[in-house]
Amino acid sequence: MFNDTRVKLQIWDTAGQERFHTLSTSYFRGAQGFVLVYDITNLKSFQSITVWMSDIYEKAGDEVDVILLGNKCDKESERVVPKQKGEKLAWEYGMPFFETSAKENVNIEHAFSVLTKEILEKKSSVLHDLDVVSLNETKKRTCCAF
Ligand SMILES: Nc1nc2c(ncn2[C@@H]2O[C@H](COP(=O)(O)OP(=O)(O)OP(=O)(O)O)[C@@H](O)[C@H]2O)c(=O)[nH]1
Repeated sequence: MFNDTRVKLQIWDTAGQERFHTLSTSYFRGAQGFVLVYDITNLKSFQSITVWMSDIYEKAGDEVDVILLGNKCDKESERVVPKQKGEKLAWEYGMPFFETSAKENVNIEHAFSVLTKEILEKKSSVLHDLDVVSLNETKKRTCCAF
């Protein structure tokens, strides 16, 4: 529930396809938000985030909401990506960032709440813009009738 609005999330997992970088465009088309996840114990997964960001911008547009997660934060002794690196990258793209642990349920719910909130806020501002457009259109039609 967000401000008395019941929200149903439909979440698509890439289920391994991302390894071959052959994600179908249907993953991008129509999506309102993206959760980009790297593994803090795997440098390559962190390095590929920028590639995924260009893909998202290219295929889904730059208006969609994206959050960045550094997962497996329970494996501190195996960490190779410092938290500050994740924070810096997220800051550069202007997106929220959290370190998470799916295993120990750290920050997972919070991360999805933040993304959902951003999507809802964007939606309401788009609806507001549509109102403005429809008012202008009415004006135009009145004008053309004369
Ligand atoms: N320690 C730890 N292990 C995790 C965590 N999240 C996932 N794993 C483990 O990492 C491995 C890969 O997890 P998956 O959820 O299959 O990762 P994935 O990238 O979604 O894999 P695909 O669906 O095949 O793309 C599994 O062995 C998980 O148990 C975490 O937060 N901490």
